[in-house]
Amino acid sequence: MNASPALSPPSAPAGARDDLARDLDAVAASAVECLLLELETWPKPGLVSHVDAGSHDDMDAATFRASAAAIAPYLRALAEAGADGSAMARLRLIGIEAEAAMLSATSGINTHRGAIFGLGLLCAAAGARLAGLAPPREPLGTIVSRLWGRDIVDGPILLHSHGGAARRRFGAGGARLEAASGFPTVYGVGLPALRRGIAVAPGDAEAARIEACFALIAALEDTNLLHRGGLDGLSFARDAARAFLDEGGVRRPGWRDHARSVHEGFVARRLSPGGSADLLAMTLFVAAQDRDQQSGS
Ligand SMILES: CC(C)(COP(=O)(O)OP(=O)(O)OC[C@H]1O[C@@H](n2cnc3c(N)ncnc32)[C@H](O)[C@@H]1O)[C@@H](O)C(=O)NCCC(=O)NCCS
Ligand SMILES: Nc1ncnc2c1ncn2[C@@H]1O[C@H](COP(=O)(O)OP(=O)(O)OP(=O)(O)O)[C@@H](O)[C@H]1O
Repeated sequence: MNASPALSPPSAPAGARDDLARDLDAVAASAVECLLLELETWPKPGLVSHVDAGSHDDMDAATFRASAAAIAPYLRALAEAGADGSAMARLRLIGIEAEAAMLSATSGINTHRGAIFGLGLLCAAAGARLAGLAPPREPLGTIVSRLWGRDIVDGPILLHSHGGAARRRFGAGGARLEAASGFPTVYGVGLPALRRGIAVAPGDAEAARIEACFALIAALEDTNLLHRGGLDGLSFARDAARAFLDEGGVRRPGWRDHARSVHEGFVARRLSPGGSADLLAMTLFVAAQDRDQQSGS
């Protein structure tokens, strides 16, 4: 294992502990920033943004901002738990507390359950890597899978979640399988699409986020879509996103009008690809964290 200069057991010099603490602060701040960037992206099909509430009538951008602020300390705690070498049982406890803080900040509305889970695990992986518990160049998703993948799969299942019901009915792996397998959709779909978007629309960061969002919707088996629209809803959503990409995505002049019409089609059917929204935030997070790590900053 590579020992990093940030390695900081209790006996480490105070300066090294302070450095690690600052780095963990930065990890959590970056995660929250990615949640807010996801929100500030429009038009995302059926999803809540700073412009409208998409297919939702119980939450809007203000609900999401309140939720992001409430869960920030827990993302920091997850980064620290990762740096401490914590097992999945400890991460799960912090995640459950974060869900409670989210529900209290939103009067009981589920704004960020999937995001707490996925981004929380990636924050823990970033903490582990900063503390030298993982090689400096190991991608965050691989760290999650290696350190906690088995326990994620074997862990207790929520019986009363909508996603759980969709999973049982349709056999979808959902957020747990995505995390346990190292976030293949983030690394294999979201990141390449984000990079493609940056290349074809330099200077328009929102366009790159839209390209990534549509690519994720086209690829993901999203339990939110299954819950609200069944297999037909999932197919409709994936086909519409695929058609947008096949016609050139954000490279095509007038792409915003096309994206807006896809958004309206989702709203008319009350479809909301919340899993893809979560993975968009995670794509932005790993793009920032894996880059920072590799440039040594
Ligand atoms: C595993 C969780 C997400 C269970 O939720 P649920 O049964 O509803 O799972 P499900 O996979 O269907 O969806 C949860 C959310 O993930 C997102 N999502 C949906 N589909 C997918 C997908 N294919 N891939 C990734 N995320 C998805 C959506 O936002 C959805 O609302 C989680 O709430 C949980 O177990 N929490 C306990 C705390 C914990 O273990 N935390 C770990 C450290 S943070
Ligand atoms: N911008 C966004 N808009 C909508 N959902 C999002 C957004 N960002 C993330 N999500 C994810 O979507 C999930 C919420 O979706 P949704 O409200 O459709 O599900 P639900 O609360 O289980 O059921 P219901 O269909 O009754 O509302 C959250 O877990 C959250 O992580």
